[in-house]
Order: sequence, then C-alpha cells, then structure tokens
Amino acid sequence: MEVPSDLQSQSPELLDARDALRNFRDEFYLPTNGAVGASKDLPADQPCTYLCGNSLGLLSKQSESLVQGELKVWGSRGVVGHFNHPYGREWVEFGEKLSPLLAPIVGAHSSEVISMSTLTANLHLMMNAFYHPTAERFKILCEARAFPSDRYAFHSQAIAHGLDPKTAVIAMSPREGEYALREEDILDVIAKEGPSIAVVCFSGVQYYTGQLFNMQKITHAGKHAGCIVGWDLAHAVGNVPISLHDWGVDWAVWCTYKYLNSGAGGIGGLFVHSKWDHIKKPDYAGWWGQELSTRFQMPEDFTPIPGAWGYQQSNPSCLTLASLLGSLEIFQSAGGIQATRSKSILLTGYLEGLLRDSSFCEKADGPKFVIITPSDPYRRGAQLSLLFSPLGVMQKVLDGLKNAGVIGDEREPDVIRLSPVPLYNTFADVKHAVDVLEEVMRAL
Ligand SMILES: Cc1ncc(COP(=O)(O)O)c(C=O)c1O
Ligand SMILES: Nc1c(O)cccc1C(=O)C[C@H](N)C(=O)O
Repeated sequence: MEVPSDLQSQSPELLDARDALRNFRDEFYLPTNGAVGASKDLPADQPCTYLCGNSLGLLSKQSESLVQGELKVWGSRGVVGHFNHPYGREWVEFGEKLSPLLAPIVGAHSSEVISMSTLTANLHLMMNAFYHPTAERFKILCEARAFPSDRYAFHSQAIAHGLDPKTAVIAMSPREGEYALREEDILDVIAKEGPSIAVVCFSGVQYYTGQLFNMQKITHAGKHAGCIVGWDLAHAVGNVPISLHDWGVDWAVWCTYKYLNSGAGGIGGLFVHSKWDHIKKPDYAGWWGQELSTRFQMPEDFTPIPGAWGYQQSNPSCLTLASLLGSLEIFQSAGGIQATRSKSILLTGYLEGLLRDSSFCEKADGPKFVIITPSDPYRRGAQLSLLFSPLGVMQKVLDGLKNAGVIGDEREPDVIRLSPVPLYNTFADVKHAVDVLEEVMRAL
C-alpha cells in the first residue's frame, strides 16, 4: 500500500468521506474538551482531538454495554454466573472464548493465545518458562531504551539466576546521533553473539520512537542462532498486522489498553507457539490452567490445557474480559487488522505530510521539532514521535495543545507522541491537530 505523495494537500473532509471505516468513530466515546482540561473558551461538551491511543485507547459503546451486562449478571446471579450465564459468556470459560477473536489480530491459532494477567507479570512468566541460562548460553538481548518495566524485568531475571546484569543483559542502543535501532545492527549482534544468547526480546513497536521492528527477520535470525525469541507487543497489538505463528516466534506478551481499547489496567495477553506443546508444560501452574473438564473438580495433579491456555494461573476478571471483547468485536466488524492498518497507513502518512510542511519542522534555529519515527510506513505503526528543541519547548507545546483540546502525550524530556487511531480518528482530527501545533509554536 502506497501513501500518495500529495496526500497532505488533499481536503480532510474528502479523505474522511472516502474512508470506509468512518462510521466506527460513532462506536466510541470521545473525551470532551471540558473533561480533559482544555481552555474554558472551547465548548466544554464538544469532543477534544484525541491522538493518544498509543497510551490509552478509548471506550467503545460495545465495551460499555458488555461490562454493564457482566455487572448485571454478577448482581443478579453471583457465583452462578460462572456456570450459567444469560448471554452464554459463562465465566468459567470466558477467557478462552476471546481467543478466536484475538488470534487473527496477532496471527496465531486460538489455542496459542490467551487473555490473562498483565503485561509485566506475563513477561516474567514467559522469562521464567523460557530463560534457562547455562554457562555458555546465558545472555538476554534487548533494547537499552526498552520500556522501563521490560528493562527492570530483564535485569531482575538475570539477578534471580545469580548473574550480573552487566554481563548477562546485552542492551542495544541506536547508533550515535540516530533514534531508531538499525535492524542490521541487531542481526549483526545475533550473528556474532548468538551462541551466548539465551533469549532475544524486543518490542514490536518501540514505545518512544514508534519504530516498527521487522519481527519476522529478527525472529528468524534469533531462531537460526538457537535462541528463544519473545516479543513485547504492547504498542504493536491492534496497531500493525502480526504473524506470530508463521514467523516461528516462541512467545509474546502484550497489554490490551492501547490499540485494543480494553481500559486502563485491562487484561494482558500471552502467545506460546504450538511447537512447544509437546516439549514443555507450563512451569508455574495455577488452577485456571487445569483442563476445562476437571478445573472445578480440583484434582490432586495438574493436567494443563494444551497450548497457551494451560499457562493461565488465576480466574480472570469478567469485567476486563468484557471490555476487551467489545473492542475485539469492533475489530472484527471493521474487517480486521488488515482493514484498520490500511487506514492507519494513510492517516499517519497524512499526519507526517502535514508536519513536514510545517515551518517548525527541522528548522535551523529557534523552537522546532524533528520527527524521530521512521518515515517508511512499514517501519512504523500509528504513532509519530516529535522531538522538540530547545529544551523546555516540549512542555510548553504539550500544554498549548491541551489548552486547545488536542491530546497527545509526552515522554520526558523532549518528545511528544501523537497517534491517530483508525477506528476513531478522522483526517479532520489530524489536520486540526497540526494547525493547532503551528499556532502554539508561533506563539512561543
Ligand atoms: C512497551 C511496554 N512494555 C511494558 C509496559 C508495561 O505494561 P503493564 O503496566 O501493563 O505491565 C508498557 C506500558 O505501560 C509498555 O508500553
Ligand atoms: N502515557 C501514559 C500515561 O499518561 C499514564 C499511564 C500510562 C501511560 C503510558 O503511555 C505508558 C505506556 N506504556 C507508554 O508507552 O509509555
């Protein structure tokens, strides 16, 4: 799919009129100017311009209705809702019921994915299951600028195995003066250090730069070198198409509150490739991994459900499963991740084109910004990261945007992340945000 070179000169109204997904915006609640703390001069009850799905996706009406449904069932049936549910969502199998909808979003078989726990806890679970350092093969290959939770997890994993993180964790940085980590450099490290690397784990889409890694290539290289390859898909799931099974990824973890719109702290997700089904059993068993027919008979011995489902430990919250289900249903009716990605490439391409035309983009002196996200649409997802200078400008711009009802988020000290989301953002949103940015910067 190509981004037309003149996209930014087209009318946003026309682009919106041609957008096959335009009606899905009405399926979501859009935060209002008043509620997000925009200027009192703006109509308080009008939607703000929300470009922050990279942080927290919006509430859909379907999720709201499904959560309310679960509250009603809880209120009216109590514990009985586990086994007898008026809408066929018996809590005893609710998590498993989401897997067929989740599987196409990450390119997996249903039995390879499960909604459970939270991202960091699942990352530790997967490291506990797959990181078995030996004297020869003990290193963890990751990004130096990975999301802090991942860095803490890798360090603490090394320490838990009696290793020194300084030698056990290879944390790769971009080259001097660059923002994106070059894939060729990752492949180089894997080729050179492969025999000493136990686990390779990068993020599918980098949280700070928005860079999309070539997961297929990195997985292939890691597997060729005999490593375990895992992915943190926090910013990739529901954002870009993924083929975990076909790429031969060993495991992956994700959260669902960003592009999968499940709500703050929503349930996490886990993938374990079926190639492991006959090789290993879940190492840290819990009753929810017990095979379905006997889970409630509480047998003495643990017989896990085959595949990822056997990695479940606890009874998941029906409320966060319901909110995720609402969003998964919307993805399905929108035509799946391929359909949302097609619009996303155009929407973010439009944002990039408008930003590059701005008089503050890559200017020689004075307040300015550079786009540190790769320009190739296939090396990024929905998000663009703008690096502002001189220091101090970013916070003023962020405040100015918020005052004008445009919501992005900041990563200290100097980056603003903007993410138009294909299910609920319009080309008009994008145009408005860039117009406001220009105005705010002109007034600095
Ligand atoms: C890339 C990445 N990894 C890990 C996390 C941590 O997720 P959680 O708080 O759900 O464990 C986040 C977001 O907070 C993230 O963006
Ligand atoms: N931006 C956030 C916020 O304002 C509050 C809570 C969380 C966030 C986040 O975006 C965290 C997230 N994982 C990140 O990509 O930085």
